[in-house]
Amino acid sequence: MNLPDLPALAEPGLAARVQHAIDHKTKPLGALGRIEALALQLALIQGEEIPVLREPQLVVFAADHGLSRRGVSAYPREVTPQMVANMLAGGAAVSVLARQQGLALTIADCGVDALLAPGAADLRIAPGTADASAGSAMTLAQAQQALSNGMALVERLPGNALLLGEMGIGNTSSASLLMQRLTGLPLADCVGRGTGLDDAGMARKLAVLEQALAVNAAALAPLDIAAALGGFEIVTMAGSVIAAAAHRRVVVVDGFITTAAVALAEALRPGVLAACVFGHRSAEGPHARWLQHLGVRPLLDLDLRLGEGSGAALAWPLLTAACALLADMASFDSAGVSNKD
Ligand SMILES: Cc1cc2ncn([C@H]3O[C@H](COP(=O)(O)O)[C@@H](O)[C@H]3O)c2cc1C
Ligand SMILES: O=C(O)c1cccnc1
Repeated sequence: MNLPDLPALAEPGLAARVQHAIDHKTKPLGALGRIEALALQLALIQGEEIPVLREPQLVVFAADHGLSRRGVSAYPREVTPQMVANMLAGGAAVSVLARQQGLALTIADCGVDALLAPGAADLRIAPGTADASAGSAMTLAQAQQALSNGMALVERLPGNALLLGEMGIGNTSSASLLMQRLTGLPLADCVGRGTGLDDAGMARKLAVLEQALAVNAAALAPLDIAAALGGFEIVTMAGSVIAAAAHRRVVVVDGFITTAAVALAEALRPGVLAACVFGHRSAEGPHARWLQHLGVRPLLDLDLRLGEGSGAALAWPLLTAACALLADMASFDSAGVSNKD
């Protein structure tokens, strides 16, 4: 599998020059807090002293999951194509937020069973994965195809920012399996309530996921893990993350499931994390732990547990604000304001 090389983000001198510019803006040193760190990160991703965000693209990667027939979600499998239709018709949370924030919205069909409406980008591999509790969710060839589909999608999209979203009933299960295999944490620490399972549902989900890990025990290398435990939308998204990082595009991560795609991308191509801004901490139980494990801090903490890209869209104005402040704030010198001694 040919994955692109990543650019070196630690260009000598650039970080120091940008930090110097930030430190000489008209404010007490460090007073814009994490927005300053965000501005610096955006500058390093783009390799520019003054980063500019152009034509942001929010992509909802959608697919069905074999596991969704095993009672691991509070909602039925049919919701996936129904919500894709709702997204295309403009009525989903992500549709509203994308419109409101001026984000171009693409719905990518990576393998939805019985798609109801035209208008989705066709990255379809099969009508849903196989049941991961009974064997591999997909073949190695399908995983490779998903990665190349995701990379090709980024090549076709304009702009320099990719916001991640997803739709797929059962996909918190796939994300939990990936978290367990990629981090080595106990399964119980990797599983949450998804769309709102009650205690009995949680016990069922845990038992099914135990089975999935056991039957896929031999999958230990990143690509094997992707095939065994992934969903078509998650692996396709991982391909898009790798291509975006290779092209110095900013990646805005949403919740638990998009974090799974990023963690998988990082396992396949170490270094992509540097291109990722984590939009929010999801209320999905294990998300905080995974973010900690990856050593990243999300921008927002709003108790969201929706997915779709909603948290990435809500975080977006902070990125544009960071760029505007770096570009337009006066310095102590230019404004004639006295700096501290
Ligand atoms: C109406 C509806 C809209 C959604 N939008 C996103 N999700 C979210 O819930 C699903 C994951 O949770 P689980 O693993 O428990 O199925 C994904 O489709 C995710 O995007 C939704 C779920 C529902 C029911
Ligand atoms: O954090 C997420 O991405 C999430 C959580 C619950 C359900 N769907 C998505």
